[in-house]
Amino acid sequence: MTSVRRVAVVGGGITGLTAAYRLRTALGPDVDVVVVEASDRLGGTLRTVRLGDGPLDVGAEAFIGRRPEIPALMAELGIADQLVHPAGKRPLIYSGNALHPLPAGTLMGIPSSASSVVGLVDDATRRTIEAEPDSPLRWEPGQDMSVADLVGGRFGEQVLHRSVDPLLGGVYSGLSGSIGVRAALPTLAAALDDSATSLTAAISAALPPPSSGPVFGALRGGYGVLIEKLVSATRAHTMLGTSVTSIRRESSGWHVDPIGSVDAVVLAVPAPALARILSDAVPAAAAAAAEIELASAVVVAMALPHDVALPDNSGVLVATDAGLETKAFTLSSRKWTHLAERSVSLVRASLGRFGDTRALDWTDETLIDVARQDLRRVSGIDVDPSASVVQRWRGGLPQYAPGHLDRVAAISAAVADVDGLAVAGAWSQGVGVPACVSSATRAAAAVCEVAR
Ligand SMILES: Cc1c2[nH]c(c1CCC(=O)O)Cc1[nH]c(c(CCC(=O)O)c1C)Cc1[nH]c(c(CCC(=O)O)c1C)Cc1[nH]c(c(C)c1CCC(=O)O)C2
Repeated sequence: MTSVRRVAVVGGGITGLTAAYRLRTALGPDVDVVVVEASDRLGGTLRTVRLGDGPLDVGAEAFIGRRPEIPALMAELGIADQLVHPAGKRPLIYSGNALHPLPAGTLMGIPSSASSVVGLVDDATRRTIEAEPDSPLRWEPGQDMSVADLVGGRFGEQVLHRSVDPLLGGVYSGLSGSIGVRAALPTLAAALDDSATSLTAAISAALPPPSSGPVFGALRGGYGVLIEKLVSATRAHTMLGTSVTSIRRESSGWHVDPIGSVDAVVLAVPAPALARILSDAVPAAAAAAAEIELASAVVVAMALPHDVALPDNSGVLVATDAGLETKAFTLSSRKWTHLAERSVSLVRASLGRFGDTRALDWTDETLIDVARQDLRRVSGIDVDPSASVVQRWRGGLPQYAPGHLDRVAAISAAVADVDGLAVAGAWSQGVGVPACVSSATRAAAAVCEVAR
């Protein structure tokens, strides 16, 4: 490719918008950068609405603070002053009709000793965990299995329902049965490969040093500020409500159906869409992408009276055997100091885990009612929100299931040798916003490599 005139980015979420911005920066002002988005808005799973007297994120609301990508991108775009950090409060787990501190000394809720989960699980489970090092562990180096298959038999179902599932719900909207050890817990897979003699020993070896717990960052005005800045800095030609159905090679570049000829294309779409678009052009990548499944969720954001006596914690993760529809509450006004200053108390209830999409079909009225009743169950607080916003996320989060890394490797390998095509998204390097930005940066660089 000698002179690049037109490039397409398919998908207008944070991945696609970052890729478009990188392409603009690398290729200069004269190239036509086209962003094609199937829905009627940009931002994907980032969305900031007004609730009460100011902005609130109703999609992703934070990023892991120790990752550099988002602060670096904010600085590049001149919005470094938007960076905020949480108040440092701890989350809770709701289980057995009571609130418990989130267990310490666990890896994604998997305890390294029974003492971590005392109070959360019964005595029989405690004894099961204590006896675990005595039963031989069989693990072939390189193998993979679901977190439930590894942990359920050795530590018991209560550990899954009350500790592991709540945390996997709070990262992937997933469950221990839908998430694989190797992709989600790489340090645990490494300890097992390294012939740990028990799960207890493997978890102890895999735990991060205690001080490195995740500190989150966010934007004072919400992720919408980042999306707007990316859009204005990129000056792309944006096509909303347009579903790309396929791409096909042309003598130079690609034909992207339905937008026409381009010199290069970045596909920044969820895995099922990637599978459809690549089914003719790169069938091996399409086949691997088709195996990646998604979880759906609904966020009900509520404005409550300012003086409501919420627990003094960042949020509440709900055990899967607790009998609630809500999987997590984010007590936004407690979690973030910049939101504590508002005239209302902001709470987000999140419903829906992998395999359970019922909440998507409920009316707003029902969802708000369920969120309110569940909040009463966990906190005793029963108030009518003065305002609320319901956001449905159909297929919002990819499941890093057993074998996920092999599927990602297969997609990457199949696309690597194809000129002028790159892929990126939450399925590839991690579900967090920093990982999406990183995958977008890589994809844009891969396409520019060819453009030079
Ligand atoms: C994509 C993502 C999420 N959460 C996270 C990511 C990024 C992962 C990455 O970059 O690799 C990060 C996260 N979230 C949580 C943890 C574990 C924290 C710990 O061990 O202390 C981690 C590392 C728990 C949580 N995660 C959440 C809570 C509850 C609110 C709070 O206390 O902050 C907790 C304790 C909230 C959360 N957060 C998420 C969901 C789906 C939910 C459920 C509720 C909702 O949809 O809003 C998504």
